[in-house]
Amino acid sequence: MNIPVLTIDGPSGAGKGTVSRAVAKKLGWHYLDSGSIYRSLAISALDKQIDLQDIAKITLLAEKMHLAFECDDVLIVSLDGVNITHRLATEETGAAASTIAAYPEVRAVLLQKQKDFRRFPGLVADGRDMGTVVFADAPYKVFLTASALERGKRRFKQLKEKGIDANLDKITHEIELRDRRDRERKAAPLIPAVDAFYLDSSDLSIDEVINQVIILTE
Ligand SMILES: Nc1ncnc2c1ncn2[C@@H]1O[C@H](COP(=O)(O)OP(=O)(O)O)[C@@H](O)[C@H]1O
Ligand SMILES: Nc1ccn([C@@H]2O[C@H](COP(=O)(O)OP(=O)(O)O)[C@@H](O)[C@H]2O)c(=O)n1
Repeated sequence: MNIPVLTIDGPSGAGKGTVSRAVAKKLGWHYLDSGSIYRSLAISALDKQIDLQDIAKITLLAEKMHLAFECDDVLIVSLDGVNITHRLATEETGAAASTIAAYPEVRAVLLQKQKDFRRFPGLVADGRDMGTVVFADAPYKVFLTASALERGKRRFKQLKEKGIDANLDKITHEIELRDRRDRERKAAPLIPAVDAFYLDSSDLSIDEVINQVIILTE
């Protein structure tokens, strides 16, 4: 397939979404926020009071759920016809997403849904396994990270700005737990692709990161 893909993987709060959206806009490419697919499935399971350990039921839910994305400056996500955008960002949703994302059966169902985002003229894909699994053949790959403390501070500020109640120590602890689960799982763990450009954004501004990523695609 000749449609180019730029993958941006990394831990929570590294800046993947912010950088991916900006780079996609600059390049005029499509954007896939793969985490929002796992988050939407988690919301659906929580709403239906399905036990998050019940792999068969969660897998069936993944098969049946209908997601629609609209992306301009912000991403709007509808789940089975209902706008759930305002519910995606919470750490409760992130933690539930990370629990169900560990199931290979669930990942298998969601694989094609993600591949379908690869459309002309190109795609920027953000997640954990974009460069290692879903778009392993991508010509451009970035592993974006930052120190846990910096990522905690960023997420804390972001949640506050969205009017979501947050506590810095709790948020930092929760994202560390989630990252550990994402790194240690057997199915598509969070690891840099061997051919990824490793970028630590702890001491970089958003614009500096965007510029470094854009250069890769030139
Ligand atoms: N290099 C950076 N310096 C400072 N803040 C950043 C940087 N990159 C991202 N941010 C901020 O950190 C928060 C988390 O970024 P986000 O893109 O949602 O991360 P991720 O998608 O990796 O979880 C956002 O509020 C974003 O504006
Ligand atoms: N490609 C992906 C994307 C997300 N995920 C899971 O979904 C969770 C939420 O992803 P996200 O990208 O929305 O999370 P943040 O980086 O925004 O905190 C992650 O903690 C992963 O467990 C995944 O397993 N694979």
